[in-house]
Amino acid sequence: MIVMADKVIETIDLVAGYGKMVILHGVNFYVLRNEIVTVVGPNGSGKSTLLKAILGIAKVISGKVLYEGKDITNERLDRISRMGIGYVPQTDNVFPSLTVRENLEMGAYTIKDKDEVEKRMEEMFEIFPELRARKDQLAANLSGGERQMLAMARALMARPKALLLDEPTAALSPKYVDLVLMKVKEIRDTGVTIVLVEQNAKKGLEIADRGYVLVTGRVAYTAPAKEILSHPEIGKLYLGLKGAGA
Ligand SMILES: Nc1ncnc2c1ncn2[C@@H]1O[C@H](COP(=O)(O)OP(=O)(O)OP(=O)(O)O)[C@@H](O)[C@H]1O
Repeated sequence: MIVMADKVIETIDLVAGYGKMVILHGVNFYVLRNEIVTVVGPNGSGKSTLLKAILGIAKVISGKVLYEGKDITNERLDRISRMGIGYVPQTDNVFPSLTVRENLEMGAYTIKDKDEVEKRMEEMFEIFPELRARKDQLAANLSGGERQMLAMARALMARPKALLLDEPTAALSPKYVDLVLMKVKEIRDTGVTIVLVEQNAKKGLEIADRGYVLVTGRVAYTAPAKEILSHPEIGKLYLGLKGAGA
């Protein structure tokens, strides 16, 4: 049997922004099932807006967002998440006044079966043993890296097919940057399709299959991640990389 690589999420000529302000100027993007696709580019180039436009948070002015071939353009966030797209925003992604356990329960609030919630929580503790050790602590008392892991675990409690991550390594110490990105790979290995927005272009692309370089709301370059990393000009021009393969 030939298994065709199918597009889980696709944007076609996507023009999107906030109110009258246009941020994305015709973005064509896709992620195949079980890929990690990393979106990089300078500050303000529209990386977060691309995620938000997919999720119905930023306004799509023209063009389309497809999920498993269905048109979800400007659909409501809660509907989109029920369809199977999980999202971890850059900030405010956990409830600080709730414990780790309670945060995870919140991620599965649509599941009424308590045993099922426990089962999923156990799966999360297997991927994130760091959280098991802190399950009764308040999220407010976690380190930045642990908080990002909790945010990812919370999103995964809903068993999304695709997970959109907005700069999960921002403001983390180097040790946690590597750990969080390793977890992203592990999550993909459980069968989840990943779209990763990363400031840390080199590390973000190193775990990716393909990458997109967004510049002023347009796709400046897209290629297998390895090619972007070794491109003689792209890295230097847009990503703060020192030279080919740096
Ligand atoms: N809610 C909003 N309302 C109005 N403008 C916004 C909003 N969110 C972002 N913008 C603007 O959209 C542009 C693109 O922002 P976006 O966050 O998508 O970029 P980014 O590539 O993710 O950048 P960064 O790496 O700095 O997060 C910026 O000029 C920003 O000021």
